[in-house]
Amino acid sequence: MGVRCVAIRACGGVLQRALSLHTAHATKDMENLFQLVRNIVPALTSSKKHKGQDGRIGIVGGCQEYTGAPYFAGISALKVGADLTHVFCAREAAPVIKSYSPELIVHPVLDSSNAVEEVEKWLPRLHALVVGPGLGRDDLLLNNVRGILESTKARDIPVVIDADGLWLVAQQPALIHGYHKAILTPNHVEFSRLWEAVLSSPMDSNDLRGSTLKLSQALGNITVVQKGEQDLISNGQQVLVCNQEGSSRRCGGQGDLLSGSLGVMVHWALRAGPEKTNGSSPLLVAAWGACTLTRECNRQAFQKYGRSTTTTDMITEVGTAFSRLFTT
Ligand SMILES: NC(=O)C1=CN([C@@H]2O[C@H](COP(=O)(O)OP(=O)(O)OC[C@H]3O[C@@H](n4cnc5c(N)ncnc54)[C@H](OP(=O)(O)O)[C@@H]3O)[C@@H](O)[C@H]2O)[C@@H](O)CC1
Ligand SMILES: Nc1ncnc2c1ncn2[C@@H]1O[C@H](COP(=O)(O)OP(=O)(O)OP(=O)(O)O)[C@@H](O)[C@H]1O
Ligand SMILES: [Mg+2]
Repeated sequence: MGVRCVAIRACGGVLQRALSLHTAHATKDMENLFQLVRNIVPALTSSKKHKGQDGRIGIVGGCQEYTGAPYFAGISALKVGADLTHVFCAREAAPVIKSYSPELIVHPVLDSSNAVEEVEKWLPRLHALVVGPGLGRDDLLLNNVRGILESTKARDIPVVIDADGLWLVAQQPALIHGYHKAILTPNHVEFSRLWEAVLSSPMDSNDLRGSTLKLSQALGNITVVQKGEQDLISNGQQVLVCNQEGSSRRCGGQGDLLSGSLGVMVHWALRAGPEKTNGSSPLLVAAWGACTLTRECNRQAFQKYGRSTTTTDMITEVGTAFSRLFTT
């Protein structure tokens, strides 16, 4: 049984009944989704686990201007439950990122002439790649990332593309078209940019669900997560909605928390296999889980810190938010 997004088609006197039916369906779908995410989370009960098994995640990003974003993505992946995180960044960003945390493994290779080969050395050991947080838009870096993406696809490794990685995809959609293990996580501006690049027309902002579905289809049914007041997640066949309560605090970096979390969850979902996701797309389940978690971190942090909430405060909440949502 797959999870659906229920559409309402009703008018006049039947509207009320249809709405309660819709609410009942929506609640059931939501319960199903929570259960599917719980199904993919690896148990921590076995004593036979070895380091790396629950996730070796690569983050491709970090340049002179942006060092926070790859840090947020990398540390979020670890806090969600990955065992190791490798950050591949530009040379001058590396000491800065290392200084934020001893837990990240940092490779200062992204602006070198052999960047692709340097990352390729690690690719066979990585379970998923998150491409874009704090990458910037320098042509040299983007060209290297193009090569890294080609190599990632050739090895069938799942890839989450965010931020400036989406800028690159908007320049060259063929790079990712039809790659069934790709998930794009655009914010509102990034979504519009992708839409215009791929569909060559202005998007209909009155139908965000339909737009998410269409963009996914136009990109060869890859998974698209349009972030916003509600997160809309589609693989071109169905649309899931995540409207977990968050807050009005919109500090920068929340998208990085989401993309890092998703890097781990996509690995877990693919490893769990279709039985655990009950026939639903593992990528959709992972994306819904990561969106729900990010919004819950935002809600919990906001309850404590209100206006002064920052992404660091949200990351502190990952453990309790995760337990509250996904630990039975
Ligand atoms: N601490 C760090 O290191 C962080 C680094 N980061 C890194 O920064 C890089 C650039 O990423 P980015 O998201 O700032 O992209 P970009 O296309 O320049 O858009 C900026 C402009 O778009 C607009 N806008 C945005 N959202 C909107 C919305 N929902 N609805 C409407 N408008 C919206 C808004 O425009 P304004 O309101 O100012 O006119 C905004 O100023 C990338 O590498 C990323 O990873 C971040 O991860 C944060 C933490
Ligand atoms: N209006 C909103 N109301 C509630 N939650 C929101 C809203 N807009 C975004 N979010 C949530 O914030 C998280 C990050 O989305 P956002 O649009 O801020 O990403 P972003 O712009 O890429 O962030 P970043 O600053 O990291 O680049 C998502 O989980 C999304 O659900
Ligand atoms: Mg972003």
